[in-house]
Amino acid sequence: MLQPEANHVVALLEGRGVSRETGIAALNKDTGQVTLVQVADCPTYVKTLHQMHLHFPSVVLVPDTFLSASDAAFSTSGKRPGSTSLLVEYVQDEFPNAQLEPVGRRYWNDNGGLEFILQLCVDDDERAGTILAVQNKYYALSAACALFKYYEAKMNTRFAAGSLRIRYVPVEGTMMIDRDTARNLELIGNMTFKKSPHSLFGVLNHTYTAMASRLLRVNILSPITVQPSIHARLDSVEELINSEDRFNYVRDALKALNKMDLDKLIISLASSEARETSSAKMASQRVSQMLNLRNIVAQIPLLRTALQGCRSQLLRIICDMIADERLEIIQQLVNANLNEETTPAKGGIGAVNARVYAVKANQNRLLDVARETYKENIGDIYQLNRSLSQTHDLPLTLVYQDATGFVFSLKKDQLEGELPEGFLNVTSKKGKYMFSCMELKKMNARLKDALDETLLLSDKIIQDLAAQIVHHVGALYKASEAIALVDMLWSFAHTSIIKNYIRPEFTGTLAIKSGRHPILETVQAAGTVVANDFYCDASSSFQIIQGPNMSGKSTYLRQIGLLTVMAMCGCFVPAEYASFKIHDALLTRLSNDDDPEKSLSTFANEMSCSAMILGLATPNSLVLIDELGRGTSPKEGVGISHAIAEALIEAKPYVFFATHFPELATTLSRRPSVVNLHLSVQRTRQTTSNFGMAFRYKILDGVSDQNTHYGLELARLADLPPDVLTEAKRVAEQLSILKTRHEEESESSKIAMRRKVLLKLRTQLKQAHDHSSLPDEDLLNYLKRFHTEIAKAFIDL
Ligand SMILES: Nc1ncnc2c1ncn2[C@@H]1O[C@H](COP(=O)(O)OP(=O)(O)OP(=O)(O)O)[C@@H](O)[C@H]1O
Repeated sequence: MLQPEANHVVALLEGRGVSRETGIAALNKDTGQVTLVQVADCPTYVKTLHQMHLHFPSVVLVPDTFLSASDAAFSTSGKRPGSTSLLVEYVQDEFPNAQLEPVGRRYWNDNGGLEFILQLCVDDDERAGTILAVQNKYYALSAACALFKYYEAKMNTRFAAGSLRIRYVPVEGTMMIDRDTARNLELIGNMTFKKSPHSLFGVLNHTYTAMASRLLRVNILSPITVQPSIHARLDSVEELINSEDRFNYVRDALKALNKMDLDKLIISLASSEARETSSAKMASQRVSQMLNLRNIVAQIPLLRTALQGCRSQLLRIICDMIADERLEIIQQLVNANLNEETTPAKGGIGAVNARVYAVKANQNRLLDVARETYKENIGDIYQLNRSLSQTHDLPLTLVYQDATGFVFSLKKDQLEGELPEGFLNVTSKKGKYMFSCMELKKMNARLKDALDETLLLSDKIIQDLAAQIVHHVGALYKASEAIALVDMLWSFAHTSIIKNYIRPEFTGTLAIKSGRHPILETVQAAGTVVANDFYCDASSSFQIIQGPNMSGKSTYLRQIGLLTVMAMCGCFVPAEYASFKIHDALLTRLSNDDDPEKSLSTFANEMSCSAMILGLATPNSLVLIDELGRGTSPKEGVGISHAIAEALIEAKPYVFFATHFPELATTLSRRPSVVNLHLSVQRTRQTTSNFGMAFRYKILDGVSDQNTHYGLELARLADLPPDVLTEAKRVAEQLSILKTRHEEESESSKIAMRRKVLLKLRTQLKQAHDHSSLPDEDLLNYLKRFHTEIAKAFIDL
């Protein structure tokens, strides 16, 4: 999976009791967002690691007592520190590039954490909620205390009061997806090609702003589980899809904010570290940032207008969030100090001039004088260019380079012979010569002095302006959140339109008609992806999927996971109809590594992964298991797979279980909630490439034709002697016949079938009661039809 940028400092505290509670305080260094989490975890710490993946760390702070004494001074020694905590060891394995920093145990203090939060949390609508939620979270508060102490002591940074967006994230509000699942489902990155855009993120990401692309990533890795919130998002996406004008207005408003990162700008305003030290380079950065901020604030009204009069509640809330009157105050403050004409330019002398003339004239006399000097220096350089052009009869032009200042430029075909004497540092680039001369170098040095002076003098005014803006930083954070959300929703709408997605429902039953794999659809030629149906409810919660190699089992499984993630993010899905259940966790064992040499480690992995799944699965989880028990002998493989399947059937999550072991279909089919499915394959005339089989990739009910011995088909290709093949076929067929007869005659199998019918009856009635929106008459007809169907099933048995 593509590694996200490691841009968080994460403080991590673990309770030493049986309950395994962990607290996390994570600060995004780029955006200033602080996230607090407290989790009751299982022995593998999978939930804590999941949270850390969402806040990918460059630095991990742990109590010094978690590290063995001999390694107390490890951070300078560069060697991996020894740890007394299992969690710290897991973190080291999972994030080998993150720097582990010990923080004195006394700084992990819940009261201290709360004080920091009260002081630093921005005064916005969510402040009260955050404080209320975090008040009794000992571990999260203690981690927050360590985090801010570390910033003060080690990073020498103090944040302005009320300047940070601090949020407590309840883990119950999101679906748990562990790292391997995210990788195997290609949620964020492509497994084969790192740079490939073929991932769910790649499919859905048409966002314009950096904030929205971050929000999308977090949502895909931890989709929301609060049904009203998902519905609110779906309503908004639907409105954008149905109203072409609205869709276009919002797109135009977002386009104006293309590649902007409001969060980054806010944190650079709010952090005082930068303000204490001033260099021309930093001054230059701050001036550019202020110009960018002005640009964003100036564009917000466009987005507000685009959203005015929306019907869906969420879009109306977003519109209100960016209608905050403090944004106008910020705009007035900026306009009072910055030149209206200067716009940030991309590079070259245009960008330098934008910074030099960013601040309005007559604010500081010294600044005005410094600007005059700068202007004169520029004039001198252009004069030198003209005179040298005349002297040497060459059409010299000037190019500004950030590192060196001005250089001369001349197209190669405009020079006959050598460059005249006196020109230095000749380089050639894109058909042009670039060079300088002593006089130009001296002038560049003078220009740089004048430039630095203007920037430092401007910086004073910019910093005063920033200090005033920080008072209203809550409005900026709110606007940033709102822009990110509408940008993400617009991106969902855009993808849904171009890819013909439909709005999903949430009924508690997983029912998908003609669902398509969203990534395969992007990779494969149009029209080649076979759509499939899914149906899973309490009466069919355990689904066994069989089929030969390459028949599409893994794709089918992955598709369920991907569509569920999309729907729970509030996005439309590729299908003709789709209904989902809200899941608390997506737990998978999906293999991508079929290397037999690794079979032992594969098997060990399989077992620890299965233990993790069994430990976490609840009736609300979604479990996808592909090819369990491959790394051991067939007998053991069947035994282990059966036992794990039994445990999962008891735990009652929705399970899709792809297997090569046909025995499982028999051993498990007595359980009422077990359903057998298979991927269809058709015999064809054999060629060198098709092994005599044509894959249909279509899911069908029941086990596959027992008399189709695909292994034998393959063996025939391996040139086994004909009599061996004939005997193998005879034995295999005989065994199949015996097995079928035994199953049909068995009384217990009849009881099992009756149980299945009863469970189906109960589930369908409950479903109709809870979710039917049919008018009374239609519902009555449906129930009559259903009654006949069930009665017939009983007679047949
Ligand atoms: N629904 C589909 N539509 C079109 N092509 C598909 C579909 N499902 C699978 N395929 C194609 O078949 C290939 C093999 O599919 P997949 O890996 O899912 O098979 P499998 O049964 O899991 O194989 P194995 O048992 O060897 O792991 C995929 O790479 C894809 O190109």
